[in-house]
Amino acid sequence: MIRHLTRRMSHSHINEPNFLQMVNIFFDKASQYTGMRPEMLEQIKNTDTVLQMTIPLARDDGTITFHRAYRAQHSHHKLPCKGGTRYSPNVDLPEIEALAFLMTLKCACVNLPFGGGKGGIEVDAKALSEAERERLTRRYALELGKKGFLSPAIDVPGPDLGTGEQEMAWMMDTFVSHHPKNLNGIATTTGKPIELGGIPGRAESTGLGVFYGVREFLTDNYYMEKVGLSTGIAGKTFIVQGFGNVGYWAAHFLHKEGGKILGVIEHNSCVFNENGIDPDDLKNFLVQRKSFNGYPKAEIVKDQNDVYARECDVVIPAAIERSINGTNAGLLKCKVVAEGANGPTTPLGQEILEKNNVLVLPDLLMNAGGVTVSYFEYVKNLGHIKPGLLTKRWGAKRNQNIIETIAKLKNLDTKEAVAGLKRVQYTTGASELNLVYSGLEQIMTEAVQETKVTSQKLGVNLRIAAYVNSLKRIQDSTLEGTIGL
Ligand SMILES: NC(=O)C1=CN([C@@H]2O[C@H](COP(=O)(O)OP(=O)(O)OC[C@H]3O[C@@H](n4cnc5c(N)ncnc54)[C@H](OP(=O)(O)O)[C@@H]3O)[C@@H](O)[C@H]2O)C=CC1
Ligand SMILES: O=C(O)CCC(=O)C(=O)O
Repeated sequence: MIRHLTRRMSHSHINEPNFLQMVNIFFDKASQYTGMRPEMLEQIKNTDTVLQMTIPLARDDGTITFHRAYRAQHSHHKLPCKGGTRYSPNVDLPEIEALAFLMTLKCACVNLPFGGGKGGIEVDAKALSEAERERLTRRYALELGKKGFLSPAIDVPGPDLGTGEQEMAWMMDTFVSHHPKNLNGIATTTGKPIELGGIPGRAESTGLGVFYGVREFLTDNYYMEKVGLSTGIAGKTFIVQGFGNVGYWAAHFLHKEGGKILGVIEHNSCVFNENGIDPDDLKNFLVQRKSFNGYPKAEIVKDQNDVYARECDVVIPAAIERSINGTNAGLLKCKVVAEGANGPTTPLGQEILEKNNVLVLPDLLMNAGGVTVSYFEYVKNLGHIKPGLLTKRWGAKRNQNIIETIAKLKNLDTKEAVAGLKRVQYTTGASELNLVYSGLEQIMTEAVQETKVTSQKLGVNLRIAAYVNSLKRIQDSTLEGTIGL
């Protein structure tokens, strides 16, 4: 028996440009500020290569379902192409192309040496058993590999909405099984479990990157004056849409720094508490109960728009594209929208927000933390060595010597010279996680700074500024001869 799929509610009912058209609209606007030749812009804009196929899945009950599956390699100006893998009933080719295009721009925005790619399968992964998910994922990886869309040199998938470490491990293992002589086979996916070549910090990296990005704006006098907020994260209030990988981790780090999470919007229920919600407590509840219904420490709200319309300082859309659009942007009472998701604000949504003096922090900058730590994992896999292994003990000894010298000079005991936790940290050397966080913070803060400079210099919003910086960087690394100019 063959079964067909039903699509879940998305924002497809909105009468606005689709996701791919949205990215093209922003691209065309930004293009005007680049001074680049039209041929170069055309070369960058178009998707290089796409794969679409239908893959069968043998279900546990003996039936077979068929799933449309895709991978788009938007740009080969740098290789490999890099980008996530989306499992959702709403996946289609234009969506995957839009996401791949954003990956090209995102990698350039934060200066990572990748072209953009993205893949996905039209499937409700939550309705599958683990064995079914494994069969589907391995078949997908096999087909990608056969067709040149999976390899450490050409195309390296990571996780995205609906996928995580387990899928990345299955895909890598499938590739390695078919290419046992490829020394770098383990680098064919990122976001893997640590024991299988992953890197500490990838799980939380996108949310942590959102945190670093938000911090760089909330602590900047110029931007806070513009929107009428005081500087700092402590005491600022947040509403988060989507409480998966990105939304939860962003909330976790903001809460840890003294931010107040007032509301969380999920697609089957929402919660709100004006005194703040502990994101870890809420996450535990969600994991156990699969919905916020019955959560005792906050008001349960049925309608997403009811939560969007509440007062807060920052809204973080971290679910799907086109969430903030012409129908609801006018409801938002926040001062800042920080985009954790890809493409959460439509051009009309952005126009309305800007009219209401809301500062929009764009996706390609704010959510670049995930692919940044994927880059660290990729480099670790190619190097076949843990980051910092060679210098860890040397660094620890050097710090110990410095502490002992200071103690001697000041006539102190080493314990008094540098107290407690700090001394332990200095004298054990940097862990892999320390290095990942440090590298991520560096890359995020530098990219934010570059985007601010371009925005102020050109008098354009931050999204256009981020696009302009990306386009110029892509131009710089595109050999003119390769496109016949
Ligand atoms: N994971 C990553 O490293 C990166 C992800 N992103 C982007 O961030 C966004 C979220 O990805 P990620 O956190 O990984 O995905 P997850 O699948 O981990 O989480 C998404 C969450 O959003 C919920 N959701 C889905 N649709 C809606 C909706 N219409 N309204 C409210 N909530 C909804 C999902 O609920 P349910 O599970 O019930 O469907 C889920 O809880 C995507 O746009 C993704 O492309 C960007 C950069 C990197
Ligand atoms: O780490 C990766 O390659 C996935 C990143 C991604 O899909 C994204 O940034 O949207």
